[in-house]
Amino acid sequence: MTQAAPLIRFADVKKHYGEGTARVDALRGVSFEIGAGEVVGLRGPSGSGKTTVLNIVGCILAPSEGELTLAGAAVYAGGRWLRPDLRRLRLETIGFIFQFHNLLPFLTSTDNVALVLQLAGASAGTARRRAGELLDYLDVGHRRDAFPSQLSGGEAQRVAIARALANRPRIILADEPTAALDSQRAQVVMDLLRQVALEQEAAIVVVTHDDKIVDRFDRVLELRDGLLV
Ligand SMILES: Nc1ncnc2c1ncn2[C@@H]1O[C@H](COP(=O)(O)OP(=O)(O)OP(=O)(O)O)[C@@H](O)[C@H]1O
Repeated sequence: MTQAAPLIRFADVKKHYGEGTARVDALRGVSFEIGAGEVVGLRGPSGSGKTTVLNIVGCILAPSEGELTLAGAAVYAGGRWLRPDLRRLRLETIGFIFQFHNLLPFLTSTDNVALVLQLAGASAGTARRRAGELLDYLDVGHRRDAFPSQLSGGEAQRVAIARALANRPRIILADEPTAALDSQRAQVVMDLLRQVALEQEAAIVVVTHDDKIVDRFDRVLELRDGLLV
């Protein structure tokens, strides 16, 4: 499935937190490429660096050394960010899905999804229309006017996925997206991610400990102590 230009490229990325005796080397030289249409798992014991990888790909955290390239454009190299507006880059290029779906409690399903579209510049009408389509696509259209506290775990996760897909990101980062779901709902989420990878030619990275979905990836990257094994 991998095309010529990878969507995500990590080149010898190192990351440490703290200095001196408090220094923790979270990533000690990690390189990988992920192409359009790929669904890749990221596994490893607690503390091995998975969240650090996800946060660097998501441009939330700067590497200490090494290079990050997203969709063919150098994003971090030579010790600095090369894109002036990381917030816009995140909004336009990257969709995040978290275990605890982080929906805003005071907004309905529709408004949770429409918000990210409006932040990216869509009018309120366009945003709500596209939000409705996405909720239908994820089979939670009937819950469009519900607030997060009124949704089941599986429904909330699908609304969160709708939100992550709203701006048609080429890169989707998911942190334990199925951990809170039963086996059947976990498979539905993986089916959806696969469908999005194919339809949107997206690269999808899923941090997971979940044995229910381990056979659903094209590849699994395994981290140990800040290195890929
Ligand atoms: N902000 C921080 N300050 C200091 N150390 C940190 C910080 N964030 C992470 N670390 C350390 O960096 C290492 C890698 O952490 P990271 O969160 O990336 O691991 P992980 O594989 O995601 O773990 P888990 O599965 O428990 O979430 C760990 O030793 C962790 O304690």
